[in-house]
Amino acid sequence: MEQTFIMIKPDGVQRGLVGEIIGRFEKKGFTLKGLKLLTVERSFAEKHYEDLSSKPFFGGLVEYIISGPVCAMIWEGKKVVTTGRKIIGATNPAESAPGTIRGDYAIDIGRNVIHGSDSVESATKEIGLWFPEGPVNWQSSVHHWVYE
Ligand SMILES: Nc1ncnc2c1ncn2[C@@H]1O[C@H](COP(=O)(O)OP(=O)(O)OP(=O)(O)O)[C@@H](O)[C@H]1O
Repeated sequence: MEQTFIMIKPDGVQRGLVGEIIGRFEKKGFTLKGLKLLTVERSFAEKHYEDLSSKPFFGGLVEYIISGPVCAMIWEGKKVVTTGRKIIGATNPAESAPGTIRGDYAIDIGRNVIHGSDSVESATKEIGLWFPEGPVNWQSSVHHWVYE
């Protein structure tokens, strides 16, 4: 089954949105396969966002990500990568639809609360970086009530 990497950024943790965000993924039917609260080193944040290193906002983005604890998660389910991005909403909260996490809880692009992998390939890479120990191995007992 497909997996994605979801991270509640420091603003989401500080603003008390962890429970709300986990609830949205749980209620959709996705399965939590990894969860940790941690503050990352600068070099780790730079590695996570290495594809954006040439962008003018890269320095500010790294400062933002290391400014406090983040909640790192692995979520599993059918099409969880693309559906996860839909639940999160557009990168710029000014363009995120109401009902999405960023549409409901964010205003500025540089404080957009949450990250989600943008492809199955980046999900594999990001899960490997954030969870070198791998996902927790368990099966949800409601699987047959979510999938036909
Ligand atoms: N113009 C910008 N100014 C400030 N920060 C930005 C800007 N563009 C992107 N960012 C920050 O960099 C992050 C990564 O940008 P990217 O283009 O990969 O968007 P994304 O894939 O929607 O976001 P994420 O990778 O966090 O899920 C954004 O979520 C946002 O926090």
